[in-house]
Order: sequence, then C-alpha cells, then structure tokens
Amino acid sequence: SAILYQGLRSSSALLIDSAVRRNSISRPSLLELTEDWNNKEMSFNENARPFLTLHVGQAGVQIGNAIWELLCLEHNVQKSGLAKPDCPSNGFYDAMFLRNQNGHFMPRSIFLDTDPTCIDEIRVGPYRELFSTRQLLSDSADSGFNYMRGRRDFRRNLLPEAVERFRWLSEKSDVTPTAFLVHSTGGGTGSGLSVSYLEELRSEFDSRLQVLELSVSSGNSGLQSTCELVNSMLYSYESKDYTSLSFSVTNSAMFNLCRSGLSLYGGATFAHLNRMLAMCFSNLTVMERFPGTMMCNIANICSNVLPFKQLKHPIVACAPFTAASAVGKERSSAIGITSALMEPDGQLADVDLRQGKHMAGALIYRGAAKTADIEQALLSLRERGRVQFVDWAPSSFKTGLSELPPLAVPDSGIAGLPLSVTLVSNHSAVASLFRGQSTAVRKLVEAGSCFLRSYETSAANGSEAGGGFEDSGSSQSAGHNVGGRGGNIVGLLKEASDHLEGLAQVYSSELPPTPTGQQANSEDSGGPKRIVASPMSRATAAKPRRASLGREALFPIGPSRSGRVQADEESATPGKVASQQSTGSGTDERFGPSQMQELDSPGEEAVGSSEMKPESQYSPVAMQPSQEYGATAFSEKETLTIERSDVSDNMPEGAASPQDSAVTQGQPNHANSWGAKSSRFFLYSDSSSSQDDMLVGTRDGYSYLTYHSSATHSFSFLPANVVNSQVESDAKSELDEALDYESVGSSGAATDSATDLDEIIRDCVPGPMPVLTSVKRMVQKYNEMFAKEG
Ligand SMILES: Nc1nc2c(ncn2[C@@H]2O[C@H](COP(=O)(O)OP(=O)(O)OP(=O)(O)O)[C@@H](O)[C@H]2O)c(=O)[nH]1
Repeated sequence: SAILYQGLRSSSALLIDSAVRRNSISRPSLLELTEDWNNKEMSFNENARPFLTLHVGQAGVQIGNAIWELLCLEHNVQKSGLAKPDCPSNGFYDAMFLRNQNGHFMPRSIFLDTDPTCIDEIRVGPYRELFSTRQLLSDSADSGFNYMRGRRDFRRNLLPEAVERFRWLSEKSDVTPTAFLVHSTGGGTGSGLSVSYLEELRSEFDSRLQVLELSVSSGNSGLQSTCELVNSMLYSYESKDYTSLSFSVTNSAMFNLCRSGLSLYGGATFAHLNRMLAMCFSNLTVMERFPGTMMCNIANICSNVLPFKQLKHPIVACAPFTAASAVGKERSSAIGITSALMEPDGQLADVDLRQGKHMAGALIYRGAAKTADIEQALLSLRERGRVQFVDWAPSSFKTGLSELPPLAVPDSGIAGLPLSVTLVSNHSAVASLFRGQSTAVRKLVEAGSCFLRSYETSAANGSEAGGGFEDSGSSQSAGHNVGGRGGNIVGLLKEASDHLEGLAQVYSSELPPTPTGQQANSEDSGGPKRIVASPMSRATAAKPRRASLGREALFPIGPSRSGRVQADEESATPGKVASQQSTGSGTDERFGPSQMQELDSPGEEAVGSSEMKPESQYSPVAMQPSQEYGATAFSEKETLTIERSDVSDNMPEGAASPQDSAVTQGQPNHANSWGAKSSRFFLYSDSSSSQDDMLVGTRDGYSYLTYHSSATHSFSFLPANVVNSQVESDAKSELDEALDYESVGSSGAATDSATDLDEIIRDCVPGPMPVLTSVKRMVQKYNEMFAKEG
C-alpha cells in the first residue's frame, strides 16, 4: 500500500504539473491541490494570527536580515520578492508575508534603528526590493549605548512614524497581528527605543496587541559591559507589562554552541549567531507556516508552556547545529538530538538544565521523524533521568512535528539537516540569568559607582542634543516617568533589581508564583481588562437554579458544599495573612501584601468592588501554594473563616454544614462549589451571579478565570494546588452542574459555549492565556462525561 500511495502521489503530481504547463489550471489551484494531497492527515491552522516582526537596534536589524533570508528560502521567495519560477511559493506564507496583485511578497516587518548604517545596508543590499521603503526607518545618530537616550530622544521624530507604519501594516490583515520583537537588550536603541515603541503601540492598540520577543543579551558569563548590564536591567523592568512571551538568548552561550556544534574555534562571528537565531525563529514559527502532523504553534506554546502569566521567560534551545563540512557525523536520531538539547553546551542562553526543573515545556520537531520515534525519545529522556519536572506540573512536554526539514542558507557554514528539534521550556534554571544581572547591578548601586553618574550625564547630554528631556505623558508605570525621574537612574535600577530578584526567586522556588505587580497593575498598562473579584464577592442577586440533571442519581451530594468553614482567626486577619505569605513564600515584597492592599484600597475600581467582602471572608489568600497536592497542602493555620450568609439562599437542600466535616478545612470559599482537578486548574461554579461577563486576573496568588452568565451558572478556575481531596469529591458530586455549562447553548445567553468562551477570552485577554487550554480541556472533559452518563 505504501508503494501504491507513493505511485499515486507522484502520478498526481505529474498530472497537475502537465495541467499547469497547458495553462489549464492556475498556480494557486496547483498549490491547493498539491497541499491538499500532501497534507491529507495534517493539521494546519490557517486562522492563526499573522505576525509582524519588529527589528529594533543594530542587533535586531542584523538578526532580522538573517531571519528574512531564511524565511524567503523556506517559502520559495526570491530576493526580488517574487516567487521562484517553476517553484511556487511554499507553505502558508500569509503568516509572515503580504502578497500584492503582481505576486510580489513583502515581509510583514518593520526595521527600526536610530543609527542609519545597518538599515542603509538593506536599502542598497540584495534584498532591497523585498522590502518597501516604508518598512525601513532610521534616524541620524545612535543612542550611545544609553537606555535613557533610546527611551526618550526619538519620541518626537522616529516613534510616531514607526507607530504609523505598524498601523499601516496591521491594517492589511483582518485581525491585529501578533508583534514579534527581535532586538538586543544591551544597546541603547534595542532596549530604550523598544520600550518606548511597545508603550506607544500598547496605547494605540491596547490589549488587542500581543507581543512576543526574542531578546539577545551578552550573557552573564560573557563580556557584558556595564552599560549593557544597566540597559538590560532597565529594559527588563520597564517592558515587563508589554510582552507576553519572552525568549531570551545570550551571545556567550551561542558562541559556545558555535565551538561545540559548528567547530568554529575562534572563528565565529555575529553572522553565524544571527543565522542560528534565524533557524531558531523559523523553528518556533514553523507551525504557523507549514502543516504538521502534530501541532505546536505559538498559541499552543503560550498555553502549554506558561503555567502562570509572570513566568513568561522560557528558555529556548535548538539541536543539532552542525557545520556544513561535518554533515553525516551529526546525531540524527530523534533520541540523539533530543538528549543533545538538554546538554549544558546545547543551550542558546547561559543556563544549565541539570540545575533545576522544568515547569512546563514544548518540543517542536522538524523533518523526517515518526511519532513513535518522538515517543521513544521522550521515554528515553525520562528513563535516564535527563529531565525533571516540578511536582505541581504534568511531567511531559507538548510536542509538535512539522514535516518540513530545517533548511539552512547555502554557504552559511551551517548545515541543513533532515531532522531538528527545538525546546521551549519554562525552567527554573532561568533564575540564574536574572539573579546574575540583579546581583551585579545591586553591587554597582551599593558601591555608589561614579559610572552611574556618568551614565546619567550621558543620558542628559543626549537628550539635549535630541530635543530635550520630555515626558511623553503616556508613560504609565512608576518607572516610566522618565522625564520626571530623568536623573534618577539609581532609583530605577533599584526597582529593576528588586523586580529581577523577585522573578529569580519565583523561578528558583519551583513553586507556583504569588501575584506580581505586573498582573495587579496590568489594568493600568492595558493588561487584563479587570482584576478579577472573587466570584463570592459578586454573590448578590440569586438566580433561579437550573433544573437538576439528576445529580443525586449520578453522585451523592458531598457534605461540604455549603455552610461555614471554621477557621483559624489568625489566618483570617488580612494583615497576618499577608505577613504569613510574604515570609512563608520567601518572595519579594512586591509579590506579597502591599500588592494586595493596593487591590483592596477603597478607591480601587475592581469589578464588583461595591459588593466585595473583606478579603478574609472569601479568599484562599491564606493558603500557601505547596508542592503537594491534596489536603496535606494546608495546615490548620492556613484555613479561612468563610462567611456564607451571602450565598445561603443558594444552598441546595440537604447540604450539610461544613462544621460537620473537618475535611472542609483547606477548601476554598466555595459556597456552591463543584470542581475537578485537571492538570492545573480547579473549576467551580457560583450560581449567584447576575451579570454576563468573564474576568481574568490574579489575586492572592492564584490565577482566576471566571465566566459569569446571567442565564446559567458561573465558573471559576483555580490552580489545582488549592484543591484538596474533599473538594475533588465535591467536584464529582456537583458534576451535573458542570453539565449546565453544556446547556449554555440552549439558554439564549450564548449560542455556543466553546465559541463564546473563545470570543470572550479573546476580548478579555490581551496576551497568551494559559488558562484557555485548561478551560477547553475541562469543558471537553465534562462534555465527554456527560455523553457517557447519558
Ligand atoms: N547576536 C547578535 N548580537 C549583536 C549583533 N550586533 C550587536 N550585538 C550585541 O548587541 C549588543 C549591542 O546592541 P546593539 O544592537 O549593537 O546596539 P543598539 O541597540 O543599536 O543601540 P545603540 O548602539 O546604543 O544605538 C551587544 O551586546 C552586542 O554584542 C548581532 O548582529 N547579532
């Protein structure tokens, strides 16, 4: 049958080809036909959002050149922008290219630099016809390696034009594209101008714009100049609210890789590094552009690799990199290349994957691998103890497979191979990167270094030359008031250092994080639209319950579903709770109480704030995240006093008071709860809401997603680590209420639950939403159980 298949395949290709020669069918239909034929069993997400790459600063522009050189090769686009003759443009080019009526392909990208040199090279270089001049923007002088200058000096001239170009390009597609920023954080332009650009784009497009980034820095072990260190720190701090996924790589690690993989001892240049980065970029986006037998596109990466929103710094690694001269000697099996990924000298950043654990990860294979080979490779990794996952995450990688093998630019010195793999992993070892930077800057600040004074002076001089210190007025976060704090680099650096130290602690603790300033303040910066109020706070007008679908027949009602949980008074006191949390978790203060107080301040415009109960009454705030699932995760002190009076009307008949049941200790404040432990989230419902909406946010250390529908019940999702075994059994006992979810379709409030969820999430969530997958999985699961139970 294999021979028959191949025979049919090639004869159909011949037939199509001769039809094209006779002009009886056009090229596009040829494409459709061959793709249809070739991709019979492949999935392909044509509805994916297109990308718009932003190449900022010298490194960004040079890496951009390498990226577009490779993408053109993969899509059969010539330097002139036309498809290669007799070789139609390949794959789903829409994700990356625009095409006009004459068949000219134009990259969806913007090149932006303060210094004109690198952009001039494109203007006169071999790819000059590929780009429109409107995509290439430069000024007359660089930022002098000074973040402040990049941040402020080009606001008047360069920035408005860059925003206008972004609008121009984004209007060419139906949906706002996903921005993919490529830059180095060490230079003044790559760091400062990038933040200003993102800030302007955010105010222009607000939360519709999702930003991913590929950031290059020198690396902790590399020769990082003091300026670069300071620029990187300031960039990390000030950009934290604007990006939703950040791939960080370091030049020092890539130079190592050149030595070990490409055997370039001393001969490696930025050109090699940029080509490696281009291959990495291509691998990350391959699923957006080519069909695959197993899908793992950027959206999948976001939902599988980012268990929590602030853990958005996955490491990325690709294997193998082989010198063109050494082809044939490389590791070519799926097992070989997968284990090469985990080796210390196989990384694109200075991290050692042996020091720490994976929290979540994805592997994207390209080329001639079979699903069984991949399974075998993963099994072998596990058996040999090469990968370790944290206890609270599922211990496996999301995998993707695209049949397009990795290509390499001819004469680049790097070989195109039949098979490659790319790892994207949220790994605790990334803490070392943040900690290294934070410690170095803290030392610098503590030493009262005169370097910082000269840095300030340089910033001031630059801004005089470039039009004076001006506060754009659009800056939002504390550190962004650059005009007002023009000279106060030290203050900003302290904040930045605290921020990175906090992030390092969250990563190195290998625990689910407590909330960060990022998330709590995200409303200001166009993040999630609203900070979620606990569903219990919204409990006012009781709605009629939906008719039971036979719960009693299916599951007995659990005793702990209603009533009052007796609690330890200490932990019920917000102040004490907060202090417990800050000391207990050992995280930065910004992740702790102050943040909560901010949320709870009277003027806070949280949704449903007028109805909100005091924190201690409903929130799982006192429950420490633990590496353990289940009831053991909570000590007595960590239980809560939960006033249930507000929802007592909704108590189902026969529900026992929780005093009767010791097991309710540790149960979150669910008056009316049902739920199930999925990989990461607990789902419970609240039938008392009176509004239609969905809220996403973080509060008290837990990510929430609540969906309220006036016509049906409401749903909330909590991380599984606040779920104990009793709650889980309640979940079963309340399963039929979950089935109400399925009935949303017939309620008139929403026509189709899945579509509705999708839509609402898309509207509410600016960035990738890890919860989304959990939501979908859970809905799917309930639907399946519903079908099974009849
Ligand atoms: N991987 C890679 N790194 C580069 C490249 N060019 C510069 N770098 C690194 O980027 C950092 C300097 O950033 P640049 O991009 O040169 O500077 P810039 O952003 O243009 O900022 P200004 O020069 O201050 O205007 C240093 O760490 C360099 O090692 C490149 O082509 N590839």
